[in-house]
Amino acid sequence: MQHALRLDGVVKRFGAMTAVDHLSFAVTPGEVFGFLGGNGAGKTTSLRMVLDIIRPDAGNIAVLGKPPGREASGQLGFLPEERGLYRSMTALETVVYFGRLKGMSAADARSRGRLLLDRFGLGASLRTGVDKLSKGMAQKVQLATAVVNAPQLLILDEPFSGLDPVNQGLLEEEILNAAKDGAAVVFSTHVMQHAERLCDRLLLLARGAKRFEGTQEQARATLPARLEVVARQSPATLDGVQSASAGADLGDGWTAWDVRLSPGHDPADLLQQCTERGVPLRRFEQHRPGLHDVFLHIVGPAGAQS
Ligand SMILES: Nc1ncnc2c1ncn2[C@@H]1O[C@H](COP(=O)(O)OP(=O)(O)OP(=O)(O)O)[C@@H](O)[C@H]1O
Repeated sequence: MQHALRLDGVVKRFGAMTAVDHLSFAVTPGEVFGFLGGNGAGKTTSLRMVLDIIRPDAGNIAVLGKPPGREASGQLGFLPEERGLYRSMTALETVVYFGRLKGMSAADARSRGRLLLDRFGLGASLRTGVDKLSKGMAQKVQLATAVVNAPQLLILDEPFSGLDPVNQGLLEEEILNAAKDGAAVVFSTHVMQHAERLCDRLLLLARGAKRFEGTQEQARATLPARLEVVARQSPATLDGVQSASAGADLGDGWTAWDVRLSPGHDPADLLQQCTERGVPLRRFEQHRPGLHDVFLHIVGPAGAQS
């Protein structure tokens, strides 16, 4: 399958600073791809190269099989990190204007614009000047401009910032709808909960370099497993246990243990050992790490800050 977006060994330097460091990844149609990293990790710089706003110093970028630039722009949708609209236009005029830029007919852009603004709860504000809209409303107009052409590749830079929870939910729905319709969606964020709910695959960037790429399950598997075990004896001597620290004394000889397995060891093997050795258990519960834990494990607090 042809990739909707492909970067190969992309480098971008600003003076002595390498903002993007030999970055390679590919996104397929229908996929929601999380582009994650802390402040200053290089997310915006990477996306700007994809959009041909700036040029890489080395490496290659293919956008819908073409070099970044005008050729692919009709099938591309983009929500930039810095929001900004022409303040003298109305909400609908704005969306129509962007649709026309993408090569749509005025009639198509208008009907699609109405539909989108209606869906975003702005049906009553079609003719309101953008300068009279609240920040969040203006942001939804901008989202409509990004998807007006039903793009095959939708790129959203920090799309959730500035939106209230209801509108964050609306945006999540829009992202999933676009992917269901076959678009590849790439969104950058440093908020892991959004990534957790949306991403088929994700990439973790730190100081311009890729630190991880894969599914959420693969990301979680980079962390050693952690379990809560209620037993009468310490699980520390079982194979694969890296540490077992005693928690609450639950009476009658039972103790809650916080158990960490050595990397690569599976909780199922530990459970089997307990059964084979006749170790009585009252609870055996795996702690499912969040992407936030994964992020800190792979990137570290220092990397997150850059
Ligand atoms: N035009 C520029 N000139 C010089 N340095 C730049 C320029 N643009 C970005 N940088 C630097 O490149 C690095 C990466 O910045 P970038 O904006 O890509 O990060 P980011 O991951 O999008 O961060 P954030 O989440 O804070 O927006 C930063 O150290 C930034 O200061």
